[in-house]
This record gives sequence, structure tokens and C-alpha cells, in this order.
Amino acid sequence: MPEELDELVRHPKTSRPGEPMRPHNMVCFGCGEQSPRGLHLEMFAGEGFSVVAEMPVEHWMEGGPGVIHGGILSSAFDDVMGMTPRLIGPAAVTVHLQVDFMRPIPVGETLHLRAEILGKQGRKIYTEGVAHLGDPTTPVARAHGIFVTIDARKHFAEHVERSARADEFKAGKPQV
Ligand SMILES: CCCCCCCCCCCCCC(=O)SCCNC(=O)CCNC(=O)[C@H](O)C(C)(C)COP(=O)(O)OP(=O)(O)OC[C@H]1O[C@@H](n2cnc3c(N)ncnc32)[C@H](O)[C@@H]1OP(=O)(O)O
Repeated sequence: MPEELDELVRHPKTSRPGEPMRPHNMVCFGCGEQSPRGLHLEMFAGEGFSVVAEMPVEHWMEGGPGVIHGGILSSAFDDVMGMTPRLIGPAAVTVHLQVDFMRPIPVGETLHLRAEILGKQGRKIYTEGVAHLGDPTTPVARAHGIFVTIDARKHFAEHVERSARADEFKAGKPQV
């Protein structure tokens, strides 16, 4: 992360600590409640520049016998970390994601995820995610990601037609 960082300022309209984060797309694989095969993560604003979520580790998420698949864990991190830029305003997309798998994560447990903005420089937002199984002093995974702010309307303009909810996006209807 660069040494020279911008000041972080909470967006006046973002969720307050404890409040749900506003969904960005109802069919998002990570947080969309209407995604047919998604993680259905419910996210809440945490203290400071953080977002928290809990995810039951279900059988369909299995990779090795009895434990979570690494790609599922990475997706969960991506989405929770990807929500943190909304605390300061702009939409942002992942350009870099690095995950440290520290302990096996068993099926049947509840994974507690917390993501936080570490810093911002220009369009780049540096984030960290941590996961545990109920004891925050014993993390089971940690992630670092860089998200780059975008003009969402322009960024998705070419692709929105392919969305399952293309009509609503094009009509500019809110997704909540
Ligand atoms: C409708 C509402 C939608 C809301 C959606 C948001 C919620 C999402 C929720 C979460 C959903 C889950 C999340 C998802 O699944 S997001 C889905 C996965 N991500 C993507 O699809 C992103 C694909 N990438 C791109 O489209 C372009 O790269 C973008 C547009 C992002 C930047 O291309 P652009 O041409 O515009 O800009 P630039 O290339 O000058 O780069 C800008 C700066 O960034 C730096 N940089 C670039 N790459 C890297 C890198 N790998 N490591 C380190 N740094 C990197 C670069 O050096 C530069 O720095 P600087 O020179 O300025 O210092």
C-alpha cells in the first residue's frame, strides 16, 4: 500500500454502524437475495470504515471433504470487501484479491467476515478482510484487495443487456 494516502470521509448517505448495507444488484452472486445460486450475504455497516457479514457454511459449498471450497471463501471476501467502498461513496470493482487460507473452515459452522478500508489513493481503495468462526482472536482466513472506483453506468453499459435484470437496470429502477 502506498505511503501517501487520501483522507477517508464517510459518505453522508451511507449506512450507519449496525444498519444493513444497501444492495447493489439483487442477482449478485455474493449479496443478491434473488441470486438463484448465490451466497445471499447480508451485510451490515460496522464501526469505522468496515462492513460485516455472517455466512453459514453449507454442504453445497464443500471443497475438500467437510470443509469450504477456497473459491467460495474468496467470493465471500470479494463481495464483503467490495462493499466497503460504498462507505465512502463511489462504486468500485476488484482489480486485485489475495487470500490467505489459515485454517480449514468446516461445513456446518458460521463464518464471520469483516472487511475494512485500509486506505485510498486516487481511484484505488486498499482493503483487508478477516474471517473467523466465532472467536475473533482466532482468524481462519485473511484477504487483501484493491478496488478501483468506476462510473458504474459507463462501466457496465456494454454488458447490462446480459443481466437477468437488464430491463430494470436500463429503466434506472432502484434495486432495493
Ligand atoms: C449499479 C451499481 C453497481 C455498483 C457495483 C459496485 C459494487 C460491487 C460489489 C462487489 C462485487 C464484487 C466485486 C467484483 O466481483 S468486481 C468484478 C471483477 N472485477 C472486474 O471486472 C474489474 C475488471 N477491470 C477493469 O474493468 C479495469 O481494470 C478498471 C475499470 C477497474 C480500471 O481500468 P481503468 O482503465 O479505468 O483504470 P487504470 O487501468 O488506469 O487503473 C486505475 C488505477 O488502478 C491501478 N490498478 C489497476 N489494476 C491493478 C491491479 N491489478 N493491481 C494494482 N493496481 C491496479 C492502476 O495502476 C491505476 O493506478 P494509478 O495509475 O491511478 O495510480
